[in-house]
Amino acid sequence: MTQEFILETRGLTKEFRGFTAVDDVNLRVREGHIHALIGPNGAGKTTVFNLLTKFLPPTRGEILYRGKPITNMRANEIARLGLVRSFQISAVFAHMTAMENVRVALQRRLGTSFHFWKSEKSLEHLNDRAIELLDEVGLKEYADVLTVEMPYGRKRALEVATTLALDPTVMLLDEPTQGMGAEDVDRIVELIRRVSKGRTVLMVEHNLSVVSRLCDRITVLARGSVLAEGDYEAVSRDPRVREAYMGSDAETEEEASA
Ligand SMILES: Nc1ncnc2c1ncn2[C@@H]1O[C@H](COP(=O)(O)OP(=O)(O)OP(=O)(O)O)[C@@H](O)[C@H]1O
Repeated sequence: MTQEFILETRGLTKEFRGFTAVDDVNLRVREGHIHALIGPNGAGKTTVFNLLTKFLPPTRGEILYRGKPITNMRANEIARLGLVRSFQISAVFAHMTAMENVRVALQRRLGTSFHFWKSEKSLEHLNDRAIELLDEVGLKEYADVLTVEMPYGRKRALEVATTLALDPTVMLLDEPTQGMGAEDVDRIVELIRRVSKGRTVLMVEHNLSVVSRLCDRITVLARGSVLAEGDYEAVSRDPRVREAYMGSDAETEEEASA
């Protein structure tokens, strides 16, 4: 084991009443990479994410962060280590403005035991940081807009800003382009590319065109097991991967590159 893998699983297994949803998965995510977890419907991708972020306890196996076991840590401890899941954990509040949502996320990071942000000066500091984060995701002009009134793609960008507020080392992105039109997809791809600088990203993504454009490494899951791993070119050429995708409603490689 070397430190170059920031996140690793060994023999990770999850059974649901005798049904093995995740079966002996050895995942190795290299520091600084954008790593995709792909696979047909029901392959176990979401379950792996739920295991990594402690929404579910594993039946067997180990999870390591920078070489140290984190299998028995709680969700908040994992987040404090810098392993932060976007889109589900950092859901935004519909009736707050974009700015207020980012501020809440920043305050959450400071923790309720710290009250220094209540001083005038630190409030200003929070505002400055919130504006910076909104700017980073291209939402500066939405600062005072209620989240409920923002277009869908912009809401997802706001979720990225609230995730960045937690200062993640590893960002886990759960289908970041789901339900988006082409224009929003392009914007989110650029956004992920930008915010991944100096960070590691692990993402579940169905859109293979997004995966091919963004990801350094891809792990393909099928029926709970790792079917293949490599860069996009290697994985998309693999006959086992092609077969696994046939008959599923996921995009084929041809569709993705069309
Ligand atoms: N809580 C649960 N209880 C029982 N079975 C479950 C549970 N969660 C997931 N499963 C089953 O485990 C398998 C893997 O599901 P999972 O949602 O992880 O797949 P996925 O790859 O994320 O699929 P999709 O691409 O459709 O989101 C599926 O057969 C699913 O029905």
